[in-house]
Amino acid sequence: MKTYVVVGGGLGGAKAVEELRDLDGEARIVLIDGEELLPYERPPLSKEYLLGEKKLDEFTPLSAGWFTDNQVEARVGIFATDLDAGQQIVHLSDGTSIHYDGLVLATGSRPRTVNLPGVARQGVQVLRTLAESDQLKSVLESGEPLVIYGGGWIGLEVAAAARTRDVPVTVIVREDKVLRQLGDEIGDRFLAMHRDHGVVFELNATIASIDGDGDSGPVTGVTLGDGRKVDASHVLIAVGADPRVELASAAGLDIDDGVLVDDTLVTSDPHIVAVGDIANAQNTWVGDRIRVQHWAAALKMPGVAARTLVGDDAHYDDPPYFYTDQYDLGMEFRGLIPDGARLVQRGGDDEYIAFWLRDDGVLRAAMNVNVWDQGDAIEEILTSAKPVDPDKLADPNVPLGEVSAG
Ligand SMILES: NC(=O)c1ccc[n+]([C@@H]2O[C@H](COP(=O)([O-])OP(=O)(O)OC[C@H]3O[C@@H](n4cnc5c(N)ncnc54)[C@H](O)[C@@H]3O)[C@@H](O)[C@H]2O)c1
Repeated sequence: MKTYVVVGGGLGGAKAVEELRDLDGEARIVLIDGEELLPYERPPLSKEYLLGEKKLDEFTPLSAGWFTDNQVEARVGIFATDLDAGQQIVHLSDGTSIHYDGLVLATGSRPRTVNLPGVARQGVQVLRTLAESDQLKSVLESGEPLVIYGGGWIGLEVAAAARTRDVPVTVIVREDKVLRQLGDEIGDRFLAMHRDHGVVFELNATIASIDGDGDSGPVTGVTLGDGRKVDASHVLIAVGADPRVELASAAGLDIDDGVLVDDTLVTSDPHIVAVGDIANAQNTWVGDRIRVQHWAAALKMPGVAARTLVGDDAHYDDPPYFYTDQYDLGMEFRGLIPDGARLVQRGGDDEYIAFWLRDDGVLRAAMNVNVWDQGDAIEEILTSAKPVDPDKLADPNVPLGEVSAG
């Protein structure tokens, strides 16, 4: 009987134990996570859960009953403290250790912090865990002004949730753009949408200090790099996240912006695979290595990784995918925008699909905004790698199945 250990209990860890149990009905399977909760998904923490529209059990992929029925051990509240790849042993914070035949690293990422005067004051927080979302939920309920540092996904999703609750919000962004992953034009549309909802932006701005009474009193505001002050009772730091590679590093695995894996998701050690935020994976669709810190990677990579561990032939070659909900806007994004891409739009201001074409006319990225029935067709064009006709693509009367060039 084999033993498989999965370290990390986010969506990636949950999917990994599920897939492993499907593939091997006999194996001992153990999930380790430092947080004292069964795995939960993170997207709702900055959206529906924050707004009280979704409960934890609605985004818990595997129930306690599933673990019992499937004889998978969930060792939650326990950290993996060391990984001895030579001996194939993982050491745990409760003093025990487990010998494994195969190990899945799904340790995710941790929010970056900033080294600022006042960052330790009461009222300053990051957002990654359920407890941190609960803390932010009470900020939204208080109605007190919130400063958000960072114009990325967490920053703007939380800004939308806060404005939905009429909380005064100032977003401070180091650059002159938000959501840079979407390119300038689309980023500017998001900026305009947030301004329409009353979010105040300080662009090309930094926080010099987080202020309050005395050295350690609660937050009363922030001082910007140019000396101006912004009032706030709470500050959310949302300046990105870094992969948690300590265990991988302890095991001597190859690391470079995450754990290096090939397209079967195996690391430099044949008994260890890596999935989700920490995996810097060779992806045949991308044609390069890519590390994706989005929900879909945690959802899809474990299927490949589990098959690799049991000796099947499986490859990860999906175009990157993510989604967001902000106010009345819901969107899905697929692919990667190449440098110098041509942007083609199909549809109007509120419901549209944006397409990004490479020089040779091949579609490399697409974003459907408030359009929900075209995902499969978009995926098909993206994976076909055939040139498309931009005029047909822009014409909503031409079905997406008929947009190829020539
Ligand atoms: N809908 C989604 O897919 C979704 C939602 C939430 C979070 N996430 C993921 O969670 C992770 C964390 O989200 P996030 O919003 O913190 O990161 P992000 O990478 O989306 O945005 C980071 C922001 O912080 C700024 N920044 C970076 N370093 C800074 C510094 N030293 N000082 C000031 N500003 C700085 C960047 O310019 C950017 O505006 C990301 O990987 C993100 O993709 C995804």
